[in-house]
Amino acid sequence: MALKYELIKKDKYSNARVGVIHTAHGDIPTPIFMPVGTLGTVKTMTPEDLLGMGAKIILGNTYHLYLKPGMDIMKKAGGLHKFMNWDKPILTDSGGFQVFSLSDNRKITEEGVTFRSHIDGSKHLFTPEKSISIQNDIHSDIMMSFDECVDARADYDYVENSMKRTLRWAKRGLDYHKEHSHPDQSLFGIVQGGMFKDLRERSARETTAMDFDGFSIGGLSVGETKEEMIDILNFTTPFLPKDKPRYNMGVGTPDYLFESFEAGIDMADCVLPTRIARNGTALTSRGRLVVKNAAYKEDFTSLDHECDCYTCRNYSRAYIRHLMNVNEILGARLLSYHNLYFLLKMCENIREAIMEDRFLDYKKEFYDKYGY
Ligand SMILES: CNc1nc2c(CCc3ccc(C(F)(F)F)cc3)c3[nH]c(N)nc(=O)c3cc2[nH]1
Ligand SMILES: [Zn+2]
Repeated sequence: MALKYELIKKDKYSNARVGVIHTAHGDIPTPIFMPVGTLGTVKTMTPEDLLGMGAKIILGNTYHLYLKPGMDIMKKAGGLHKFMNWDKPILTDSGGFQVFSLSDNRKITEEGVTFRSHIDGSKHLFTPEKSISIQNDIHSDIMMSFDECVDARADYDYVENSMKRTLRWAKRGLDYHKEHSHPDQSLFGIVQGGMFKDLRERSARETTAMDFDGFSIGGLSVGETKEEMIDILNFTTPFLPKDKPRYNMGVGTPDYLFESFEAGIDMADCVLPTRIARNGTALTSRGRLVVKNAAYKEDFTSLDHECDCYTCRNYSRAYIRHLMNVNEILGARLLSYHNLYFLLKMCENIREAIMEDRFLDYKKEFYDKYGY
């Protein structure tokens, strides 16, 4: 069956809420952070690592997997779960966002988006139907509607026309989904509308009028200011039905996660923790720590003195700094593990705080220590 969202408890003093998303590949406690597994792997992490750190769902990348290894191999493998040996939920994006952030000379028409592969320059066309079909082949548990994510600085006319086309694409994708998807697969609609509240309201009302299994807020974390993100987030979220999951796409840093969950968002994703790990930066309860700094040359304490993860229980800042300085892959792996664990643990603490009506207290305590 398609997913079922179960609301457990709303925080007394904010819109933050605890719930469970029941899927064919297992239950997802919310609020939850979802590690990004672009190329069929959360970089440097095995599925056992992901289970050990408390990951409940990971993201797969439709655009990338379509180009490599391609859907022929994906189908022969029996889908992404089998291919990558991850038997818990997988959420996939619809590919449009990745086409715009990665490929060359893409062109938008009513039919869809034509683009050239960033790998070999070959020509391709993504349509709403094609996007669902690829997500079907991946065996995605939670699929995204094919949309256009507009730049934060796009003008009103462009955003209005794009938003209306995204609604037409959403309808086409939903019709194709009802006809072709496996009953265990779910589909989310995506609300667009840029930085314009009237367009956000129209997009939200018309998207939620369609019977999607959940709803994403798109078009954020694309260069707007933090104030704009929070303003659009808090304006848009109330239009989303309370009895279905809400996903704020591309979020984020700890503060963006707190702001999203405070607004009533249930799900968030971001490449941040693994990306900054590969650059030698750790997220800690006292803020970011650039472990490559000379200051840590003889610091034999753990990355985060309050963290009980595998990395923090077994390795020192000095050792991880050394690994990064000699470009040893283990450095990126130990930092990735810790950064993902840090955000997943933060979400677990947030869920506990909501259960005790002290979400805002926990947010303040976290912000004060982190240095926000
Ligand atoms: C970083 N900011 C941001 N990311 C955004 C994303 C991508 C989310 C995503 C999903 C899957 C992966 C994968 F690597 F795991 F595959 C990686 C990233 C958006 N996606 C869609 N469809 N509409 C949007 O309007 C939108 C806005 C977004 N702002
Ligand atoms: Zn740690």
